[in-house]
Amino acid sequence: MIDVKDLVVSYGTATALEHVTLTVRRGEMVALLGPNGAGKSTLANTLAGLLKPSSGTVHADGRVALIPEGRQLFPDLTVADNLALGGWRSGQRDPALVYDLLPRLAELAGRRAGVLSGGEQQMVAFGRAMMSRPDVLVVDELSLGLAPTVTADLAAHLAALNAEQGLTVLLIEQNARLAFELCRRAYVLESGRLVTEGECAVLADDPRVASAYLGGAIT
Ligand SMILES: Nc1ncnc2c1ncn2[C@@H]1O[C@H](COP(=O)(O)OP(=O)(O)OP(=O)(O)O)[C@@H](O)[C@H]1O
Repeated sequence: MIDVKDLVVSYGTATALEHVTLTVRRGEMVALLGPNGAGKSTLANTLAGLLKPSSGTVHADGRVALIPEGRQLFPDLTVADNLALGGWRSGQRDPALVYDLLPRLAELAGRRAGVLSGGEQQMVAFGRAMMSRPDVLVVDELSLGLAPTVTADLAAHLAALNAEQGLTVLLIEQNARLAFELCRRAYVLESGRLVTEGECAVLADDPRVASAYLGGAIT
């Protein structure tokens, strides 16, 4: 479903991704971990078609939606208008499917997105992505700046969409604990290169991964 082969992406003379190869199969939810500056958002933006590879290939089957790092809402538009923009390419006009999923957004529909809390804004970004009726969802840091309960709530929605509707998900996270709870497989990116990959249960026992991402061995 997502097939990235030998991908190199550069900003001018600075190379952000060096020969990255990864796959996410249809219906899988796979995590991508990495520290600040590793190249995670660069990969997300390349999958979403916002950046062009310098070399290598990026392929995704069907429609790809991105929940971008930092939400990237239109702050002066209402929640309803932000959602409508998400449906622009898919032709999805009725936000009912999003309001069913995230009822709080129906209550917030007339509010300006810029005045919402971080958690509410992330819900709008989530809802906007779902308005595009994606086959593949790339989530760039679901938990960024959110309270644990808000993160857990959104994570539960993501898990349900994956399990019940077969939504394919690439979950980019710095919160490895969350990523390992949600995903069976993960890749670890550092300084633009994939340094390890495998089953989350195995990675959690890897001392390097545990000390870098889990604050010590997972218990
Ligand atoms: N527009 C840009 N122009 C030049 N360099 C950039 C640009 N965007 C990102 N970079 C550089 O590319 C590298 C990868 O950045 P990227 O944002 O993809 O990392 P990240 O893993 O998402 O980091 P974070 O977790 O901090 O968001 C970094 O060295 C960054 O400084």
